[in-house]
Amino acid sequence: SPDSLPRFGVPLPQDLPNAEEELERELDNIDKWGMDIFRIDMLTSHRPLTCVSYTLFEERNLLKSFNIPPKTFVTYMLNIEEHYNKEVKYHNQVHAADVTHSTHFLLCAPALESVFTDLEILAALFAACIHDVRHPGLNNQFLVNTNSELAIMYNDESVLENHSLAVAFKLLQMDNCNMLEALNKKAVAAVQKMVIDMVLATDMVKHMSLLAELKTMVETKKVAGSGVLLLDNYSDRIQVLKNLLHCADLANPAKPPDFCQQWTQRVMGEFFTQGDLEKEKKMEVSPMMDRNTVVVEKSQVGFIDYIIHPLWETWADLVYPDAQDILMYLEQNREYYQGQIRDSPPPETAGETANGNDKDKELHIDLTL
Ligand SMILES: CC1(C)CC(=O)N(CC(=O)N2CCC(N3N=C(c4ccc(OC(F)F)c(OC(F)F)c4)[C@H]4CC=CC[C@H]4C3=O)CC2)C(=O)C1
Ligand SMILES: [Mg+2]
Ligand SMILES: [Zn+2]
Repeated sequence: SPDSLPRFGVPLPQDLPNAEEELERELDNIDKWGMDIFRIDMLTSHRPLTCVSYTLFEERNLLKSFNIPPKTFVTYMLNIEEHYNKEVKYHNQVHAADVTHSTHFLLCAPALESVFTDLEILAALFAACIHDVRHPGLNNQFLVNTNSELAIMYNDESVLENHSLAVAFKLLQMDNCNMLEALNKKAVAAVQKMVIDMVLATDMVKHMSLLAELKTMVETKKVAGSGVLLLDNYSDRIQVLKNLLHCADLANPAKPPDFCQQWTQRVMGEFFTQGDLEKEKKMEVSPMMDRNTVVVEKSQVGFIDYIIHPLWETWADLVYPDAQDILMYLEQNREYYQGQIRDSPPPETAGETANGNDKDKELHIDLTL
C-alpha cells in the first residue's frame, strides 16, 4: 500500500538499477566494525542516518518494545537528517550515521551483554543519531569568540552540544514525529536525561575528565561471574554510556585505513574552511585549521597519541578482550600517518641526540655559554 514504508525506511535512487540489493548487502555488515557507511550514503541518496537507525531499531526490536510506529520513527529521523547540514564537510548526516553504527557495535561487546536495558540502548542510539544536529561546521571557540547568537543563548557553555539537544527535542514535538509518544512520562524523562548527559559529554573540553573517570572505573572494575561488567548505580551506568558515545564520536582513526583517511579529508576540509573564515575576520587561526601551515599527517599522529589512543586503550581495558581488533586498526593507522610524514627522522635512541652527542652534555654546554 502507498503509505507503507520502503524496506530500508528511505526511497532508493531510481538511476541505480540494483540499489536495493546493493544496500541489503552493505547492511548485512551492520554488526561489523568495517561496514561501509560511505557506500550506504550513496545508495540511500544521502539519507544514511534514517536508513541505519531504522535498520538498527528494527534489528534490536526497539520499535515493538516501545510501541514506536515505524512511520513516526522514519518521519522523525528524516526530519533530523534534514537538519544536518549537507554543506558541512564532516559534521553532517554521514558522521551521525557512522557514530550511530559505531555506538551499536560498541553496545554489542560481550562484556556489555545484557548489562544495559532496552531503554538505555534506545537512549544511546537516539543520542548518537542527534548528537551533532544543526552543526554549522564551526567549533564552540569560534562561536564564543564571535559573540554568536548561539554562544549568547547558551552562555558559552557546550554551545554546539546544547544546540543539537534543543533542536532534537523540539523536532520531537512536530506532527507525527514524536517517536517516544507511547512511553510513559517517567520513561520519557529517563531517556531525555540520559540523552542530555551523553550528548553534553561529547564536548571535547570534557575529554580529560571523562577519561580520568573511565580509568578509575577500569582500576576498580567489578565483573560478574559470567565476565560482564557490574554496574549497579546510575552514575556508573551513565559514565560507561557517556564514554561509549565519546569513543564512537572519536572512532575515525580506529576504522579501516580507507575509511579513516576519508574522515581525515572531511574533517580537515571543515577545519580549513573555519581557518579561512578566521583569517578573513582577522581572528587568530585555531590549531590545525590553517591550510597553509598544517601538516595533516603530523596532526593525525598527534591526535592519535594525545587523545585517541589513550581513550581507546582504556575502553579496550574496560571491555577486554572485545576491542582488540579496533586497537589494531588504530595502531595500523598511526603507523601509516607516521610513515607519511616526509623525511621523518629515525626514532631517537634513548639518551642520544641525532648527531650522537649525549643530551645532558649538550644541554650543559648551552646553559654555561
Ligand atoms: C595538537 C596535539 C598535539 C595536542 C592536542 O591538544 N590535540 C587535540 C586538539 O587539538 N583538539 C581536540 C579535538 C578537537 N576536535 N577534533 C575532532 C577531530 C575529529 C576527527 C579527526 O581526524 C580524523 F580522525 F578524522 C580529527 O583530527 C585532528 F587531528 F584534527 C579531529 C572532533 C572530535 C570530537 C568532537 C569534535 C571535534 C573536536 O572537537 C580539535 C582540537 C591534538 O589533536 C594533538
Ligand atoms: Mg559534536
Ligand atoms: Zn560528533
